[in-house]
This record gives sequence, structure tokens and C-alpha cells, in this order.
Amino acid sequence: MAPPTASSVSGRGTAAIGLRAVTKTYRSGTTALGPIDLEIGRGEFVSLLGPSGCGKSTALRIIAGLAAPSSGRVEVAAADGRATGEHPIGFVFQEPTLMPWASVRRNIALPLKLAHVASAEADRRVDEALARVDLAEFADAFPRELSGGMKMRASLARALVTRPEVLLMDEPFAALDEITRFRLNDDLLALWRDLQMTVVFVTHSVFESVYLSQRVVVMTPRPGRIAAAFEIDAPVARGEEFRLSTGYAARCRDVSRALASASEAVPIAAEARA
Ligand SMILES: Nc1ncnc2c1ncn2[C@@H]1O[C@H](COP(=O)(O)OP(=O)(O)OP(=O)(O)O)[C@@H](O)[C@H]1O
Repeated sequence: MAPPTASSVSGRGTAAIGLRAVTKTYRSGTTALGPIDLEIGRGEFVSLLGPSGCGKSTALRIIAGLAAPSSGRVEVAAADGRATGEHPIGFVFQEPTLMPWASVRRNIALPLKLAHVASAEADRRVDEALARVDLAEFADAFPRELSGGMKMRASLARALVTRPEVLLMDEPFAALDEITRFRLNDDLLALWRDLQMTVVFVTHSVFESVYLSQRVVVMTPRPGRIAAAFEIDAPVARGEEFRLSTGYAARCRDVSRALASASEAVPIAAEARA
């Protein structure tokens, strides 16, 4: 596994992430991605939306430095002066991937333990992360004692404990029921505003992408390219009122149409070959 990339994009204004003509072809011969050019501003909330298998996770893994691009360049800006155990990038996966034999507290502390953070400081930061995701009361519980939504909160806390500037989320709420998903959407937006992180959020859901994002990037089927991008020019503070508004419905319709037309743009023969 390649170490996470955190080279500077200084000189590009407020960009946090830059993908320049990035492609990815796996050793199996599958071309998953690109070329993709994408710039994401510091503090921006961007969703990558596309059909299954279009390369969304691949793009996220490349940004995280968990996979290398086959060609092109990836730049992730990171402020200098990080303390031990801090990391510019946090990653939340679709599965909470908690250690079943360890308490919530020990699961969240894991990245700090791996970074040899002193235990008093680690305890302080774990407490802070637990409070942020509203799990303080469950610090000593084991994952099997948590609901799906709580497991995902624990997974989110584990990503926050390293105080990332960029949070990458790969369909984190896809397996949750709708009520829990809505609640976590709102909690995530509150965290994003409070912590002023840059968030890149992968989802299949048009509704979720429009609700959460400042910008929705629509991808084509594999190999994933950018088919369209939509600025969601709604107030940063969203909620039930936004979800029920005609503006929200209209934006969802536009994004949905773009997604459908991006999918139709791929010739059947090319699809069959891919
Ligand atoms: N490690 C790998 N080796 C070979 N092929 C891979 C690997 N990872 C992903 N792929 C292939 O690359 C393509 C894109 O996969 P990726 O997981 O990035 O898509 P996705 O848009 O995130 O899909 P989904 O929405 O279903 O999670 C798929 O065809 C997948 O089979």
C-alpha cells in the first residue's frame, strides 16, 4: 500500500485536492478511471455520484494515497505543523470495519496508538471525538452492542481522531435505514461546518448528494470520467425545510437527468467490451 500523498498545491489559491489527468488501469487490465481533472477547494463539500463500478472508490483511494494513479498527478494540500497522530486525510469506508474484540474507545484510539501518541493525549482526543459523534455514553461498549448507525458514528470518530483536513467518505451510509441515514447526514453537515474540513463523499444516491453537497460531480460508467458538475447553491445550513423544498426537488431532477444521460452516453458495444 502506498503511503498517503500530501504534497502541496500551494499557488493554486484555496485548492485542497487536485486531480490532473488521472487514470487508473488495474493489473487485471480493467481501466477504472479517467482521465479525470478535478479541483476541490479547501473546506468544500463535494460528492462523487455515479453508477456502480464507475470508479468512484478508485478515485477516493487515489486521493487517499491508498492506490497509485496509472498516469496523471494527484495533489493534496496539507497545512504544516501537525502534531503526532494528526493526519491530513481521514477515510470512512462503507463498512464500519471496527475490531469486534475491542471497545468503542479502543477502536477509536487505534490510529493514535499506531502513531505512538502518549496515552493521556490519546484519551483526551478520543473523548473529544466520542463527544463529536454523540457516542460518549458508549465508550466502553463493544461493536456488537451498537446499532448500525452507532457503528458508523464510531467509524467516523476514528477518522476524526487524527484531526484530518480532508475527510474522504466511501458510501458510508448506504447500508443504513432512511431515518438513520437522514440523521447522520445532518450530523455530518454539522461536523463539516464546525471542523471546516474538506469532504469528498462518494454515493449512489442523487438525493443524498444534493442534500449534502456544495458541488455534485456526476461520473460516467467505467472508465469513470466527469460527465457534469452541479453547484448546489442552497444555504449551508440544510434540514427538513430544504429536503421538502421545491428547490431541492428541482436540483435532484437536474442531477438525476445528468446521471441518466451520462449512463446512456456509453455505446452498448463499448459497455460490453469494458
Ligand atoms: N483492486 C482492483 N483490482 C482490479 N479491478 C478493480 C480493483 N478495484 C476495483 N476494480 C474494478 O474497477 C472498477 C471500478 O471499481 P470501483 O470500486 O472504483 O467503482 P465504484 O464506482 O466505487 O463502484 P461501487 O459504486 O459499486 O462501489 C470496477 O470494474 C472494479 O471491478
